[in-house]
Amino acid sequence: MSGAPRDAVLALNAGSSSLKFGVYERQGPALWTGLFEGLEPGGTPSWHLAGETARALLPAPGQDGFAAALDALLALLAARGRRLAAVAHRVVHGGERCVAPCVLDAELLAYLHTLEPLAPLHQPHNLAGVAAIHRAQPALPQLACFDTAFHASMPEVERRLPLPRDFESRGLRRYGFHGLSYESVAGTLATVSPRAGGRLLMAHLGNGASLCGAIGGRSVASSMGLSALDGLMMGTRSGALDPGVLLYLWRDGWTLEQVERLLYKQSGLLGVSGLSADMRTLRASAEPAAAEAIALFTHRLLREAGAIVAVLGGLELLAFTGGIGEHDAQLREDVAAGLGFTGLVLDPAANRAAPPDRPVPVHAAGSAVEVWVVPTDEGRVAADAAFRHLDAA
Ligand SMILES: Nc1ncnc2c1ncn2[C@@H]1O[C@H](COP(=O)(O)OP(=O)(O)O)[C@@H](O)[C@H]1O
Ligand SMILES: CC(=O)OP(=O)(O)O
Ligand SMILES: [Mg+2]
Repeated sequence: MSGAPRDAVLALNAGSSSLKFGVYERQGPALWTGLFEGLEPGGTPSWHLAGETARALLPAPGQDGFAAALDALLALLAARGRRLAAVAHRVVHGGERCVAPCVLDAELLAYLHTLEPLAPLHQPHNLAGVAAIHRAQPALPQLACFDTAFHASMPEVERRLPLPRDFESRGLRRYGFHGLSYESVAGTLATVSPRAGGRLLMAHLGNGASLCGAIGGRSVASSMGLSALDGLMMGTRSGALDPGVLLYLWRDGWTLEQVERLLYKQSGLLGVSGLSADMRTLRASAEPAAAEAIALFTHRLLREAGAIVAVLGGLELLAFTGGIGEHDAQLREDVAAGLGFTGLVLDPAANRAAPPDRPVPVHAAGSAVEVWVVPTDEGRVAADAAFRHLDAA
């Protein structure tokens, strides 16, 4: 390799035990994407990476998993003639203050730590990723890109909780999440459909799942609220729940930790099926409970979709994304059938044949509503923010 190394940005999505990453140049899809798993103390690290040098990247047993993963990535980049210019982190909660990507410094980090109770399953791990990078490469610029930021455009009535007013000053408001994904999908749609500026319903259906209503490419409604628990039924999260259930459990002697575990880790597809949080496993199962879990997932998705269509005042384009949204043709068919009252008609053959790597329309000719399957790229959105920052600096 000759010449100066080319700048690259590392986009990170740090979870409790895993580190999802993408390495991006200024244009185009990720050069490499991958996933380190088992990084928790005492865990068994494993990794998945597109590319032939993957074997060299395995952190040695006993090494700090995050640091080892980072070392390995830096080595890979250098070997391929790229210089890491910045790291862009997905941080789920930006609170009231962070409504655009922000450069991470000690003061911002301190603020973001105060939001941990609002996203206990995500925020501490996102910030641990920041600390790990800082330990390994203190001079490397780091940016935080917030899941909540895309929803800062939601009107007041969508953001307010129907609680006494003074709760609002404590940050108890609806924020919405999956904003990097919605920004990615809305951006892609704007390049392929003139309808993208109209009344748009986006469904991010992965392990976490939510809906976003947008007009003019800006969020006006989210099924997620204060926390990433609200709205849709998810892989292991309940989604919206009658608050009376919580009162019942507390009266029955459940502790805070037990209730938190129940709502975040033991409910949703996993809890209802008793089998798995993974949609593929449930689709392949002959157990009646698997079919019941999928039926409930679909039903609750339709209910929330209907609510957002009402808030939008109609529907011009429906987009599916996330692991389930991009791959589960049956789910798309069932949701489309349920939304038939909007004039939406699916093209079943196009829906079944939708490829996983590019945006495709799957509605029938004459459908009143366009339906698209759109691969999301949250890392690209974060990396773009980092390149903009580098250019401005
Ligand atoms: N071919 C498929 N059919 C149905 N569901 C799928 C398929 N591929 C992946 N999924 C589902 O996608 C979900 C994970 O989505 P993903 O967006 O990758 O999650 P994460 O939130 O971890 O980023 C899992 O429930 C998985 O079963
Ligand atoms: C906010 C959220 O639910 O994120 P994820 O889908 O990554 O769990
Ligand atoms: Mg996700």
